[in-house]
Amino acid sequence: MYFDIPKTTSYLKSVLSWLPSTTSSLAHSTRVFFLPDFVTLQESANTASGTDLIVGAQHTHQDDAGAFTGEVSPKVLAQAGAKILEMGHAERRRLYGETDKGVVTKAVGAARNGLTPLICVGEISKEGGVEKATEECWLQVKDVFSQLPKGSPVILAYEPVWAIGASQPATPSHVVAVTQALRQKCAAEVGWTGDELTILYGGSAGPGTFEKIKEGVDGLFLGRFAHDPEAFRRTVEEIGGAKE
Ligand SMILES: O=C[C@H](O)COP(=O)(O)O
Repeated sequence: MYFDIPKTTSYLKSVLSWLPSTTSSLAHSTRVFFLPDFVTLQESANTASGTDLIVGAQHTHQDDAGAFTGEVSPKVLAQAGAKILEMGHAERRRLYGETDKGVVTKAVGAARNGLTPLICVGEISKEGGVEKATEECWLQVKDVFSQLPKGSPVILAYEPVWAIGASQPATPSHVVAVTQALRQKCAAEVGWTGDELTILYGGSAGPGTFEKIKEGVDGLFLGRFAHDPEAFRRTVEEIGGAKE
């Protein structure tokens, strides 16, 4: 909720001005997505239509329709042009009571409408190290997999709660260890591997972050440090790498 309507419009315009030349200069095929608020979602999706920018939503209800005043359904979000639905963000868990169970039903709602769930997981406290962090994250997401059709695409955004809104990201060694352990659990315990599973890191990520953690993650989930479109461009370039 950092952006208002004019800011979303101007941000999108800036991103779309560099995106085609940036993506064609990258060594690795790189997917770039943008999750605006509900009010600007449809216009953003229309503006981004025919470009490489994927648009999605920051939140969803689990059902397609019903007596849920104030909520927005995954069906409507799909009709508005969303391709990705975020769920389980630390702020929604802390401030609005979102639960692991709720995340399961939302992920199912997303998949039912042909959308990719982007599931945020992350340990609350810095204490406890890699093992405790991995366990906490796994408990937040493991039940999703048994409810989704086998092979549905899933994006996990590993965001240690203590690293969100901070001055710098979690240490590279911590991020790599936790994300590698999560990837291993996804493969060994529920059989989600390869292109079906994307793992991102979020939490004060920005230019310079990806290079240090790329052994564990496929990309980044950016907040404040991508609010400047130029910083976003630099980060996308780092993730995709320059062609030889
Ligand atoms: O939704 C974005 C993440 O929570 C990260 O936010 P941040 O990069 O501003 O810490």
